[in-house]
Amino acid sequence: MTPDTPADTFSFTLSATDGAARTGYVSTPRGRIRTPAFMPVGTVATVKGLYFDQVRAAGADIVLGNTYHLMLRPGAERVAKLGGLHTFMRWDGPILTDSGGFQVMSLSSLRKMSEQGVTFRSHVDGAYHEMSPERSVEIQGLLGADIQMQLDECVRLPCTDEEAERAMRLSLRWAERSKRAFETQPKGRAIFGIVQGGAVPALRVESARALADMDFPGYSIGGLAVGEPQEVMLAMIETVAPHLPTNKPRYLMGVGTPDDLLESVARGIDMFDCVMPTRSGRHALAFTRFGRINLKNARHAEDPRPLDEESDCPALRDYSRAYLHHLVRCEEMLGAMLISWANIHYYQQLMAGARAAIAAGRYADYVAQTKEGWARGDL
Ligand SMILES: CNc1nc2c(CC[C@H]3O[C@@H](OC)[C@@H]4OC(C)(C)O[C@@H]43)c3nc(N)[nH]c(=O)c3cc2[nH]1
Repeated sequence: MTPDTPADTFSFTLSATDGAARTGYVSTPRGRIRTPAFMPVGTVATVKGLYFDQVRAAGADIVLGNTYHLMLRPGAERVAKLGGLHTFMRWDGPILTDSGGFQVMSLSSLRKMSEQGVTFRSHVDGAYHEMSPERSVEIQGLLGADIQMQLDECVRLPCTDEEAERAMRLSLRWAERSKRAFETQPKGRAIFGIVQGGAVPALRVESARALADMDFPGYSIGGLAVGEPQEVMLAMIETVAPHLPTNKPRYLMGVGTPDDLLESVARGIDMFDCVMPTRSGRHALAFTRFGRINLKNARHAEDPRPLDEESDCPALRDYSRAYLHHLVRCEEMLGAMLISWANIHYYQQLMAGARAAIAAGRYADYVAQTKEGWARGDL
């Protein structure tokens, strides 16, 4: 809890802008989130391969929990009985949870969609579950999430305009129901509306305007990072951003690569989540100031240099590429742990640099210099 955050409020403060890029902070009862922010994904109550003190030390102000996975195992009621997600996983900062709709569509089998909600079978034990806007909010409340998501329907791209329109309108009706169900939750928590509409600009604008009229405390842009090219994703952000209130945070769901983050910040995005840093860490791929380094590659076998000797992160500064390559070759878990740690730190440092650059009015230079570093590679 930072001293000047009142006990029970959620708010967003814009400190500076540079073109469409913004920097500021979200205040929650559990502390502030400096924006632009990258939120490490803690799908089943863990940021895979890291201790939470490493996550905090890397600069993360907030982590994500995953409603779909946690409701199946260990169960939302059980997490509540154990004191909620913060106590369960020993993370005392803000937690954001997704509503679970996306995973239901992508992970579960035998699902049936209706106006009421989605019934589906668990991919864990085959049990039947019903996920409605009301139940999703109830689960996120049981988990104790500080920032919650409405239940929505995310269509895969490419899809027909009719399919995008149907899912967008359903998501708007579910936005109303989610927001109403959320009113019983303790003060200081927030629920975000999620903009849908596929890759159809008119649908995206209609969704954004309708959600803005509902006066949510924050807004997610959903339905992207689902297989579309980066230029389609960026075009949709440019379409949507002008129709969202400037004094509320914007969260681009499931994004992305370092390049995606820089380009999306330039278009007005404040918050990101992606499994990329830890998933790549488990696949020997390191993100650094010099671009991507695949530690499976034999060229590292005798390289005594660390990934980045100027970093203040031990995983980037203290271990030779030869050692990381060795761990990866031997499929030692420490390999995945160190590269995941390095990647989480790199993503945090990328956002910290963005915040400083926007505040100094030199974001375009920051992007250009960062990309030059990636292109130069690790000579
Ligand atoms: C990867 N691309 C991507 N992810 C998306 C998500 C979040 C999906 C969740 O599943 C995991 O990502 C695979 C993450 O675990 C947390 C972080 C808990 O949440 C993430 C979305 N969620 C909702 N509700 N609606 C969307 O339109 C949507 C679109 C996305 N595009």
